[in-house]
Amino acid sequence: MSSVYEIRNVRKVYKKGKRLANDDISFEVEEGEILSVLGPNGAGKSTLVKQMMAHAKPTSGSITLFQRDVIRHSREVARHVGYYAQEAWALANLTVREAVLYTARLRGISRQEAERLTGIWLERLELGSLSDRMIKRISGGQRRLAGLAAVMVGDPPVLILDEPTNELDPIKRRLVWDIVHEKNRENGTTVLLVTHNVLEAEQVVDRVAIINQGKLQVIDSVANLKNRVDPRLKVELTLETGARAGAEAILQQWGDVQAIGDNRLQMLASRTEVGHIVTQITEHLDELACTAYTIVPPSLEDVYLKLGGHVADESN
Ligand SMILES: Nc1ncnc2c1ncn2[C@@H]1O[C@H](COP(=O)(O)OP(=O)(O)OP(=O)(O)O)[C@@H](O)[C@H]1O
Repeated sequence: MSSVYEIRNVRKVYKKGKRLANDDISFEVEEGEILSVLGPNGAGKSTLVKQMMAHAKPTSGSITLFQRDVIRHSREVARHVGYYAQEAWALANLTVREAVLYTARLRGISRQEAERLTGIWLERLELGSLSDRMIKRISGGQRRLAGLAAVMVGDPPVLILDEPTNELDPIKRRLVWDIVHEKNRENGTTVLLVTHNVLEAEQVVDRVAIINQGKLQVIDSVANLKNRVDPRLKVELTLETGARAGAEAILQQWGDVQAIGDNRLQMLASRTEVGHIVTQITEHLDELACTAYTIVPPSLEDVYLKLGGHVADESN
């Protein structure tokens, strides 16, 4: 598999405040993958993607897109990469339709085709009834969807999406993930996704990079990261109020028990142990005062919390 982006020893020091936002970051984005960049607030994620878009210049190090330096070929970056930024949007004074249409034209698409594609994307993102409203006069979530329509129009081969589902309701979030997944699987679109929404991201991502305090902590496939953290399954039990201490004493006979809430306990078990533990639980439901139990595999959120999810130290 060939690389789309190559990031080499990138360091970014913001002159104002002398803040080291990225510290010697190196990795590659492979063609056709969905790579998620995770990390706490202030970790340096947006700074990194701004540099990948040539909107900010690395203090040292280099970034190439299709083997070309992004700073020297910034126009090509704008043409090949659909960038969805977190900040308020430069197209605020345009209507929703104009914003999508003009973006398509900027990508070199003919007038007639741009109009056709604009219609398709407005419908896909359920913006048809808002198409003649100015971007600055629609809701925050609607603005995000309009921004996504502009990013998607013309199917750029690379997408960089910085928190694409912020402010969206659950149904719209689902719609956005479905579109990202579809573009990746059907068109082979390469996607770099910055998000805090770890549980939702897990549905679509192939690899994960965790950044904290400007440093790349780890980059690997979701499966490898889960194995690295703790491959055991969790058996989570919900108990009647006040039953936790009694249940804990019983469960300790069969393995390690941890409290995860006032009336909730969990046991960690290997795939070979879990059958025995579940059999014991089902045979002792009344004694345990257990109202429900589930078996939960390790999640990307577990990985994130273990490997990088702590709060960035702002004192550096
Ligand atoms: N324009 C700027 N000038 C000075 N410092 C900045 C600037 N932009 C970001 N920073 C600082 O650089 C560090 C990294 O910020 P960045 O926005 O890249 O983090 P992030 O991981 O995207 O955070 P969030 O998840 O909150 O969006 C932070 O300490 C931030 O305060």
